[in-house]
Amino acid sequence: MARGGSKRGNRGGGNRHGNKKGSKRNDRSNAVRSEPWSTIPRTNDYYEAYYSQGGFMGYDELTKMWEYMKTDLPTSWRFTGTKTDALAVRDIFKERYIPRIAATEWEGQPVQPPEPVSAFPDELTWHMKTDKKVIRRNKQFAEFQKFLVAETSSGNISRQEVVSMVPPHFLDVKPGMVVLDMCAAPGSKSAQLAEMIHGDEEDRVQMAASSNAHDMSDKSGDYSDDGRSTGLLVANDTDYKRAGMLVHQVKRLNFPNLIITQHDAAAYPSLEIPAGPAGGKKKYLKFDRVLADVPCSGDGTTRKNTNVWQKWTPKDALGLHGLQVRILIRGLQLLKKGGRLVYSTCSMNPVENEAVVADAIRQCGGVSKVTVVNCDDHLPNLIRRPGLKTWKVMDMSSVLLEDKKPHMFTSWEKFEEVRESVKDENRSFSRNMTPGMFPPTNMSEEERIPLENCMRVYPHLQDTSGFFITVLEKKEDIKVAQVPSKTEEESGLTETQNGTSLSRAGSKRQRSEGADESQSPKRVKTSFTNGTEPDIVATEDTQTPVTTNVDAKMSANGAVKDEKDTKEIFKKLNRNGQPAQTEFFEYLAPDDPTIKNITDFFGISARFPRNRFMVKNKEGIPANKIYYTSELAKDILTMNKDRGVKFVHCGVVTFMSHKVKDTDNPGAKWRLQDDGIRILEPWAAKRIITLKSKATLHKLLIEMFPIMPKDGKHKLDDVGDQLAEMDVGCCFLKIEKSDGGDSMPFPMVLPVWRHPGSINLMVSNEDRLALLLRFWDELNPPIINHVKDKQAAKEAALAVEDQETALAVEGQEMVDIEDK
Ligand SMILES: C[S@@+](CC[C@H](N)C(=O)[O-])C[C@H]1O[C@@H](n2cnc3c(N)ncnc32)[C@H](O)[C@@H]1O
Repeated sequence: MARGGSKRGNRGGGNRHGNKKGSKRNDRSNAVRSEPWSTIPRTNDYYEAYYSQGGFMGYDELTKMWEYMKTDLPTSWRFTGTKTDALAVRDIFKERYIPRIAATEWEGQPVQPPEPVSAFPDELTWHMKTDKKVIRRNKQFAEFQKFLVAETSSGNISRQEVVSMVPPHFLDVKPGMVVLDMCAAPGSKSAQLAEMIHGDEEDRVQMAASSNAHDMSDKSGDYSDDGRSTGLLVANDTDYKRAGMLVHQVKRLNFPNLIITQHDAAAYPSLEIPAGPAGGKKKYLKFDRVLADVPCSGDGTTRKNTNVWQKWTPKDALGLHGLQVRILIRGLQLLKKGGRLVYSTCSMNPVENEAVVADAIRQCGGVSKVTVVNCDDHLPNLIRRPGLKTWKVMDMSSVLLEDKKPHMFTSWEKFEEVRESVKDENRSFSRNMTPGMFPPTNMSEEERIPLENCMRVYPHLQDTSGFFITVLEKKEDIKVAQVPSKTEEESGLTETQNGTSLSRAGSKRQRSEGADESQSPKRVKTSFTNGTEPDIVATEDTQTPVTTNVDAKMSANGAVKDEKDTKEIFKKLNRNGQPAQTEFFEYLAPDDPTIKNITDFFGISARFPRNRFMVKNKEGIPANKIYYTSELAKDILTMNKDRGVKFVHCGVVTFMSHKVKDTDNPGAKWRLQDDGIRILEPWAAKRIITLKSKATLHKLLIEMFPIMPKDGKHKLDDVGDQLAEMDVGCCFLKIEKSDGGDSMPFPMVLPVWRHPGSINLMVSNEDRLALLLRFWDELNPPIINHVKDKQAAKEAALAVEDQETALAVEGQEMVDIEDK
């Protein structure tokens, strides 16, 4: 046991504030030095003392770590989307911006251009270490920043911390897999997982669609739905606002195999699925892969959230441990036998990491049921350290001095020491400690949990944040011995003001506020009932196994006991005391007349499923948007919507109603949406326009409503010739990949509207500008709007009897930005 007094020195050693010129970090390159961005003092006695007390790393390495901790984090991002698109956008970035930035100087020194992060394959992840001041003031960086912003909103680039990209890589997700992301907001890892489930689906679908019969299509498991991925991502977060951020983040991927829910992950509901052709007993979904990127104290994010320096206290980790264990156990229950779960935190504290892993494995029945996978062969370029086998647990103690503030910290090696110390009535520390926070002891060689297989990424190893990652494999169905919350409650821990135990207060705080790499951890407000003698001797109870098989059930306090109980639990989980609200949705019948009209108009193959279209308004059709989902997503939504499962998002918009008077064809009154156009296009036989010339695309981008007179004299090359033959309505504009000087690096498909006297590419202004920047290096080019001048446009519209255009002029613009 180690004890320390109040104001301790800087145990981490090294540079206290990290902003002295000439630090080691600044010597690493000849490029412009990075000055700290924030003026917050980068020091905290307790924080530095805890990690300096031995067990983490040697003195020299620790000194290096603190040095890095006190500097700003490099900006990082990854190229996303399907691989071909991502590689093409990456190449444009490399060829255009790297040489320009490399050729510039700042105050007589060369500017350091962005570099690929070697831990990840294919140069898809990059970081930029240059000082933010230089980035803000340098013209070449400014141009590059615009590219970054434009491609981020187009979904080709994702701004994400390097270490945050690691966990999905270790999940080893394949396209046909069913994956649960338990604590998913704001959604950067969900986006990675969605991309993995998608795989090379677009190529597979093209192949399947171009073959003439079902039996020619790809039937290999993962893509057995006519080339479409059969996988599914269920992304969940308990926090309403953060679930909204999650929707925003993943929506731009236009992924029909995605469901977003809002539940407490520790009591995540079992989702009912079809029983199979033979019928019989109810079936519940088990996941091939689970990501538990749990709420944590977040001290690994210190370089980004400099507030950690001011706010770090050992209580944060202690308050979160119980919730983290409960989430991990629930994740393991929901995992298929043989499946993989990745547990991760952006904290370096073993109480939130190795202790959680060990405690959960122990409660699940030991390493014969769940084991820690050795991942040495995976991502070999990612520098990491093995998990800890021993550690100390630190607590702040309130020696009740006059100001009633904590003045001491104490580090414990064994839970038994805690038991002795709490007899000291003048101290209020340790009331929230449980045996599971300590290193496992008394285990035989067979029982030993290989915690060394856990992975620790420290800031100094590759200039990142700190992170903890563990890969678990479920070898057998599990029985949970006991849940930690029960241990705490049974042990008679003192209570907070609102009557819940301290660890519950911690979990409540996380439920309402969240804590992740993008958020600074906040203190848990606790109020101890001083004078109450806590009884922490709960070890025996903790060891007593509860004999129910909880693989599909859970014996937690307030958690899932039985499938029938789920409704009650959902009610309990709703923070306002209101019954859980789910987003309304209704699937349309396969023979719905509107679907028939639309699919006939676009010549959609009979092989494209008609039973997966849904609306989100209670009146059904007339709806103004029609969504599409995958088959499994449909089954889950329909079978669980009356069970109280809180679905907050699902479906990709494929059709949008469009008021148009120039046609009597009911199918023409629906337009294709950029969101869902790629899902439909391979199956369409009508209204397809092929674009081969990049110059024509440029014209369509810089001109809105170019004239297409009835006499056929247009200036739109072969695209104009093809559109001239079309009736009023929406069309698929297929842009082909081409090589050579004026090349198009990847194929695209966009919606284009044929008016009686003009045409218009139906993309948002944002996407229009992003495409012009990506392919022509044009920053803010003037966009000609042929209907801008109201009067002239009205006349033009009348002249060509284009009622639609005239209406658009009244509203200034036809592009429906709101839907983007
Ligand atoms: C570390 S962040 C997750 C970051 C996310 N995986 C990503 O990559 O963007 C933890 C998240 O857990 C959520 N959370 C907190 N308590 C939770 C609970 N009991 N169940 C589910 N989510 C919870 C928080 O709202 C927060 O968004």
